[in-house]
Amino acid sequence: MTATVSEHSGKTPTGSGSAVLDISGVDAGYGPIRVLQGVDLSVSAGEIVSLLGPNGAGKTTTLLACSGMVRVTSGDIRLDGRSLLRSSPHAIARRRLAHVPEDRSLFPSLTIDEHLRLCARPDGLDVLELFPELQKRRNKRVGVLSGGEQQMLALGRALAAGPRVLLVDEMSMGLAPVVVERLFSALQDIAVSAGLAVLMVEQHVHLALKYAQRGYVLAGGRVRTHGTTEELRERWSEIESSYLGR
Ligand SMILES: Nc1ncnc2c1ncn2[C@@H]1O[C@H](COP(=O)(O)OP(=O)(O)OP(=O)(O)O)[C@@H](O)[C@H]1O
Repeated sequence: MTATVSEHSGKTPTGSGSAVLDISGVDAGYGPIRVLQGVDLSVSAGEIVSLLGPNGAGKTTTLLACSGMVRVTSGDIRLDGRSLLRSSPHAIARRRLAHVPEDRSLFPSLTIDEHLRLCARPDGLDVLELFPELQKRRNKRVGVLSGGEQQMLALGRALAAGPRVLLVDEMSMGLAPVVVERLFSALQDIAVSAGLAVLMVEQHVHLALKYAQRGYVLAGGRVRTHGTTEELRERWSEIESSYLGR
């Protein structure tokens, strides 16, 4: 089924295949603070989907709800048809959902090799083959690496665990354009070759629309509109003025 751009109707649009990650009617937040309200969203195998929206829209919260780090109070989040709710974050990671958070969550005093030993699975990706740039730095402590090398490691570490679903939060943050393009094209190749379902939050709209196949616009904790990136690009000035306050 091809998703169409529409005001959000409550039904879950999907990409070209059946959903690997399926978020339906999700309310979630922090203690008494309700952030997400009835969020519906899905990602299929081999597909990159962008979450767009203004500051405070609930994009990061959506990713955290998927990885079990924010409490879901209503609705469901399913991976390959099975609910992730009531599973701990590490049980969710074992179900092959990997999360690259905005702060990368690396250990500055550990080396690249030590990071990879902690998380690699036999059927995961070979990170040093994917990012040969890291090869000659493999015995360096992560604290001395450049921002780009750290982001390659953060992405590589998630891929080394052989995920079905990858959540990526603001991968381009603070990086040079050439490094950003390198990271996104690696991600695009892997999504297709490994049949990975990718949900990403990206503040740079041109990157989000360039590398994703579909996108959802979130504002005030609700999905306001969604569609293929071509459709969103065509409607972008209307979307900006309606939902992004620009
Ligand atoms: N730990 C927390 N406790 C309470 N409220 C929080 C917490 N983290 C985020 N929030 C609130 O939840 C709302 C959504 O935040 P979230 O980080 O998901 O937005 P976002 O769309 O990712 O924004 P940004 O682009 O600025 O990162 C905001 O109002 C934020 O202040």
